[in-house]
Amino acid sequence: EIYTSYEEMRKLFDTQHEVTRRLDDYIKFEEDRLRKAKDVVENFRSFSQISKIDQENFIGNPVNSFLVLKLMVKDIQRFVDLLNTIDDLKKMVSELKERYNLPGDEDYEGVIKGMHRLEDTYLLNPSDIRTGSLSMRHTSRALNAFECFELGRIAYENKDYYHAIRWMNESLIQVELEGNQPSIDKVEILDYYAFSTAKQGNIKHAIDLTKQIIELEPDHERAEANLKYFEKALKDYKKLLQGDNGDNLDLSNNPFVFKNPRPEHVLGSEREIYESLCRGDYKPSRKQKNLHCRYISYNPLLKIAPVKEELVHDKPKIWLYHDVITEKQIEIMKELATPKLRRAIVRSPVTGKFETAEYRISKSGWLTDREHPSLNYLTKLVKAVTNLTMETAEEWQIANYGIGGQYEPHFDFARKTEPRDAFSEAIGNRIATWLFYLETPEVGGATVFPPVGARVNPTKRSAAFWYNLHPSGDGDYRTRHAACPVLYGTKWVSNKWIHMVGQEFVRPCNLFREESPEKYL
Ligand SMILES: O=C(O)CCC(=O)C(=O)O
Ligand SMILES: [Fe+2]
Repeated sequence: EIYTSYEEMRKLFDTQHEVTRRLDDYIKFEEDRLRKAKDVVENFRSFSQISKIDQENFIGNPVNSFLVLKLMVKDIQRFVDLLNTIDDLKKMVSELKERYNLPGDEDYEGVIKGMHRLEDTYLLNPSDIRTGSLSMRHTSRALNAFECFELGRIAYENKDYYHAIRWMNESLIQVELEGNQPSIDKVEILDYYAFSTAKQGNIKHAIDLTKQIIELEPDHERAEANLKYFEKALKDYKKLLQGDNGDNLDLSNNPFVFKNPRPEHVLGSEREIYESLCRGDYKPSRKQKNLHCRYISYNPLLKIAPVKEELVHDKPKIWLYHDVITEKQIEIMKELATPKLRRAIVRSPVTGKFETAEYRISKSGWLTDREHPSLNYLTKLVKAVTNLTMETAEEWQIANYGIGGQYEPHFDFARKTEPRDAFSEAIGNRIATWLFYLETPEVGGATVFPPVGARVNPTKRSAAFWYNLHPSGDGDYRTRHAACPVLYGTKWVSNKWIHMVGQEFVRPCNLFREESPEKYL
């Protein structure tokens, strides 16, 4: 999803500015044509007025006969041509889409799903989003009923009735406030709302909503049939109640009691732990031991500037190194990873005018040490701190997360069940992960480890480090981790996956330093 990247989003805001200008230009172009079309009508009017003054003599003049035919044939054609602008409009829009690589329906859907994830993860209230009172610092305007409806409709289209209900409800509240100029037809909201609530088992609620539809639109095409269907379902349930001693009845499915469960949200599930870790309100049951902070300087490179090491989790060990990358090095990394801008002068197929267009030459988020001396230096630093070799792969992967941007729980190592080529034989499995934080997200964006309840707060200039494999080479399943969605601000990270091959030449006691995870197995 492109639009979870802050950088892409920033570009889109710039583009939106530009698109506004283009649409404005197009309106001027249309106004000009409309003015010409009005002139045609003016000609018609003045000709008919003159012809009425002395009709007989007027008609007898062959020039006037020519003129009336010219009006009726040529000028009418001109009138049609002037107003038949749909092709130009389509051309203008498709040119805009192409030139600026404008987002499409999938992107729109992606952003909405991102908002739903934020709601879930950070327990946001849809009504705070609707009224624009989510944040004091990052202001947004209130949403209208149509916008709330859209947030629900996309959920509905994806059979996510949980979010559909939440947003149709907001839309309904909002549409009442909009009086007699609503941004969407109330019946349409009720239609989606009734279906979604019925899907969640709220038959009584669905009946109430459907009755409202019938009241507003007595000949609505589906409402009557739906109402009958719901009423029958309710009657069946009542019958079941009477004939039952209570043993067989699933009361959690009572159609009279409103409920809106989140489908995938099972108590104690990874999802639940992940989300509560992201919020920072997860309490691991086990006490952490020997968590420490210290300066390390066991390598000549580190002698000059000892590194502040913090052990943030003990089993498995997760370290956080503070102030290990400079602002300058961060700027270089971001710069290297950001697509370059190119300018070109092109002619608009619609207006025929020459204009400057900007293109971005995209560059993947993968960088190698050869691209800049700073990257090479940072690789040396990682080697010095971890005592691991890095002959085989010197790639840095740089990622930029924007609003809702996240990385679902995953392992950094390849599992035995995965295809053999998950990691090339030449470099081996990913023994360890080094993760630089290049930006502090304002809210959200933590790195969390659901199996062990660990959480690392991303702080600019620091780096997290952990082993993904046991000394045996088997994957350590406790290292399953995720990047929490960013609620406010932006998150930049740069990671280096350290591979197996090459490590056998490192002294075994050095391989896992003095804190070999072996001790804890
Ligand atoms: O961004 C993060 O916090 C984690 C990133 C990550 O897990 C990865 O890139 O493998
Ligand atoms: Fe990862």
